[in-house]
Order: sequence, then structure tokens, then C-alpha cells
Amino acid sequence: MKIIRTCAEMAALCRDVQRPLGLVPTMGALHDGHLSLTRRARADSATMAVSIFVNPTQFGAGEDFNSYPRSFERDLDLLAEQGTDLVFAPPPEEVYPDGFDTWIEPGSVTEGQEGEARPGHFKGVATVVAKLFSIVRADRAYFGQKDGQQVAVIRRMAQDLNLGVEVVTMPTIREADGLALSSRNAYLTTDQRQAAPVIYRALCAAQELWRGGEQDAGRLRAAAMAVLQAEPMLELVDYVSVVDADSMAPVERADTSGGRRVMVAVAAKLGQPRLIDNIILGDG
Ligand SMILES: Nc1ncnc2c1ncn2[C@@H]1O[C@H](COP(=O)(O)OP(=O)(O)OP(=O)(O)O)[C@@H](O)[C@H]1O
Ligand SMILES: CC(C)(CO)[C@@H](O)C(=O)[O-]
Ligand code: BAL
Repeated sequence: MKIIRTCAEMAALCRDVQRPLGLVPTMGALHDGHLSLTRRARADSATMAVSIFVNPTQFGAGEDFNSYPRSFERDLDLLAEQGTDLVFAPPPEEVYPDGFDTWIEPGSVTEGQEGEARPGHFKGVATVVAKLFSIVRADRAYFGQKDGQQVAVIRRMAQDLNLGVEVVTMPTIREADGLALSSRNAYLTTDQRQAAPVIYRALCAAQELWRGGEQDAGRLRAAAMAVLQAEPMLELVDYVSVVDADSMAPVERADTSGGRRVMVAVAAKLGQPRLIDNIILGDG
């Protein structure tokens, strides 16, 4: 397993590897959610590259860039066990050298949800992912459905800019009690951790109602909200959204006929920690 620190060396190495080349972009602090992506990438690819980069430009002022969990040595052990070929772990000044001044500005897919709660977040995500795509030139890149709006932003960007990378989306990996694995779960106190599965229970309540035939987005949202509001540890619900899973446009009816996929998404704060999760209606 090679660890690469510069964009130039990574680009040069990737030009010469066996294909297909699979890329798994991460911010490190790896858990089984990440490893589900690397397992799939390993199975699909002759060469597997994983990036570890806590991207400063996708964090807003006052967000948790400085405290974001970092566990580089442990991450390297896990990636070696997974049979990773290349680990790209550049310092920030490699990715954003002095004079860096070109940005990707995704469009309406960022309206609402994380795009609204974290202004500028997806400009940072899209820019760094475009850079990773252009350095690595992977055949496929793997992302988790847990970050549902991020997947939509990256798919739109890859298509609109003809980036030549197949974007593969992998299902959300959960704890036994339903909590979606996330590096930020490390912030939860014991009590918050106990309360956190309420987010998945709220999504399941909306899904159950929908399975019973209810399509009205307002009623699905209300069902999820009722579950969330019954949890006293939950301090703030940023949003409960019902949107088209590809365009992220809000829908009035969760009508999945004709293959349309509808996403119900929640962001909520359990004290300081802010968690997101979503569920897709109409998948299988
Ligand atoms: N539970 C999960 N199941 C599947 N994929 C996941 C899961 N958690 C994260 N991923 C995916 O792993 C990739 C890297 O994510 P990232 O490093 O930000 O981890 P994270 O756990 O999502 O951290 P955060 O605390 O920022 O949400 C992303 O594509 C993300 O969607
Ligand atoms: C895609 C990503 C690696 C870009 O920094 C990040 O947003 C993440 O880990 O989900
Ligand atoms: N996994 C999403 C990255 C972020 O929250 O910044």
C-alpha cells in the first residue's frame, strides 16, 4: 500500500495503474460505512485508491473542522487490511495552494436540506471531488447514500461536466439499533447515543405510512416529526424533507410510479452533535 502526499505524484501514479481504477473519497476516521465502500471498490477494481482529506472548504465558519475526528494511523491499518493499493492523503496546502481561485458551484440540487443549513458546503464538496476526479481519473468512484444530497450533487456534476467517472452509490450501513454509522457519532455522549436511533425510527415511521398507501408529503413529514418530537434529548430538527432523490426538488406526493425514487431526509441536533440520515422510498 502506497501513501501519497502530493497531487503531482498521485496523478503520475494513477496514469500507470491497472484498470479499472476505483476511488473511495473519505475524510478519514474510518468505520464500517466507509469499509462497505472499500469492499465494493476492491471487488470491482484492479486498483483501489482511497483518499483521506478533511476538506476545509466544505466546513462553514463555526463548524467542526478543527474538532473533526482524525485517526490516521488506525485508518491506514484498516485500509491495508482491505487491500488498498493507493492512499491519497494530501495536506491542505497541496489541495489549495496559494492563489487557488477556481470553484465548482452546483445548482438547484443544493437548494434545501444541507445546502440551506450549511451555505457553501456543496461548493466545497463539489470542488474537492472534482479535483480528486481529475487527479485520480478513476473509472468508478464510490459514495454512501447516508449523505443523500451529496450523492445527488456529485452525480449531477459528473454528468454535467462529463467527468468520465461512474458514480456508484452504496447503501447506508447502520448500527443494530438503526443509527447510521457516521464519524460524527464519536461526538455523542452515552445519553445522546441512546437517543440517536430516534432519527431512523422517524424515517421508518414515514416509510411505514407510505407503505400503507399514504403519498402526501405533508403527512409523511408529520409522521416523522411526531416521532422526533417525542424524544426530549433532541434539541433541534433542522429539517424533515421529502424530495425527488435525483433532483432534490421537494415533492408534494411521494409517488414512485415510473421508477421515480423519493427521499425522506432528516437533520437534527442532539445537543451539540448534528446528525443526518435519509431513507429512499421506491427502492426495490
Ligand atoms: N453509514 C454509512 N454507510 C455508507 N456509507 C457511508 C456511511 N457513512 C459515511 N459513508 C460514506 O463514506 C464516504 C466518506 O464519508 P465521511 O468521511 O464524511 O464519513 P462520515 O461518517 O459520513 O462522516 P460525517 O461524520 O462527516 O458524516 C461518503 O461517501 C459517505 O457517504
Ligand atoms: C466526499 C467527501 C470526501 C468530500 O470531501 C466528503 O464530503 C465525505 O467524506 O462525504
Ligand atoms: N459526510 C459529509 C461530509 C461533511 O459533513 O462535511
